[in-house]
Amino acid sequence: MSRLTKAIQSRVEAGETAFIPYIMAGDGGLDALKDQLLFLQESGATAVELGIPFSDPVADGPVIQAAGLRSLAHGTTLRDVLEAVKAVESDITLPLVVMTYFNPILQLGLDTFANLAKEARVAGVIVPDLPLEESEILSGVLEPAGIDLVQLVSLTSPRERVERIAKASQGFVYAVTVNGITGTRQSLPEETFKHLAALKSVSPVPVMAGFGVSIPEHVQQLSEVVDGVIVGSFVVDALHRGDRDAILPLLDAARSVRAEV
Ligand SMILES: O=P(O)(O)OC[C@@H](O)[C@@H](O)c1c[nH]c2ccccc12
Repeated sequence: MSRLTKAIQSRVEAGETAFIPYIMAGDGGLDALKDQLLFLQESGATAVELGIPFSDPVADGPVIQAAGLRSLAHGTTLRDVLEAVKAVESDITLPLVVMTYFNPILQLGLDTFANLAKEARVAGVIVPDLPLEESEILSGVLEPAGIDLVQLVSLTSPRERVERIAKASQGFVYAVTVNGITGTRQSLPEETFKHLAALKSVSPVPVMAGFGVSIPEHVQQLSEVVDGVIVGSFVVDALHRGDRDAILPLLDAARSVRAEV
């Protein structure tokens, strides 16, 4: 079983909800990365989604976009991030999932990317602009390196497509809970829960729900239908404001006992 799947399942088996914070690598400079990862590890995160800044981030909402611009202003590249991860890897037991658009991977070169990611002990990769139908070009180099290619699924896709994506996804499947861009939200649409339950019932890998998760109540509600949550904008904002303890109530909600799914 993959490291990612194992990390998520062990939380679920312990009666918890898996919790994956997203951070933008290089926001605050890559020198801050080790400290950020250690904080999340010590706070009980299940894994970390590590964003790579990109000049044309089509799916990113304003908070993630601003973080990407700050990171780019530090000159952060995909190669720098992988090298920085390799340098701290021995202190980090959390599985890391690199989230990047496809273009930076192409610029670096597919094989170089896979090799550097392997050396950095990256557990998984998410590429939001690489649809399932085109993903073989990347999975072909990641699979030999033992790295999961996590697929994103939009809940409003036809049922048959949702099922196909879940079956192709490795590590976990990323359920996008709302149409549109990333960002914090007050409440989640009611039909989201029905869609999530349907996805959960056909998915061979754990289901992680992301987009708009920003209060403990969201975590509790989602934990009734899926294996865990991904939280981006709220975490990025808290780290940027220097108020990282603001994340702790969300982590606490994930750790408190949940209903069986
Ligand atoms: O910020 P939110 O609404 O909490 O959603 C997570 C999201 O930011 C993170 O997973 C992400 C960042 N960039 C993306 C691009 C596509 C899909 C997902 C993402």
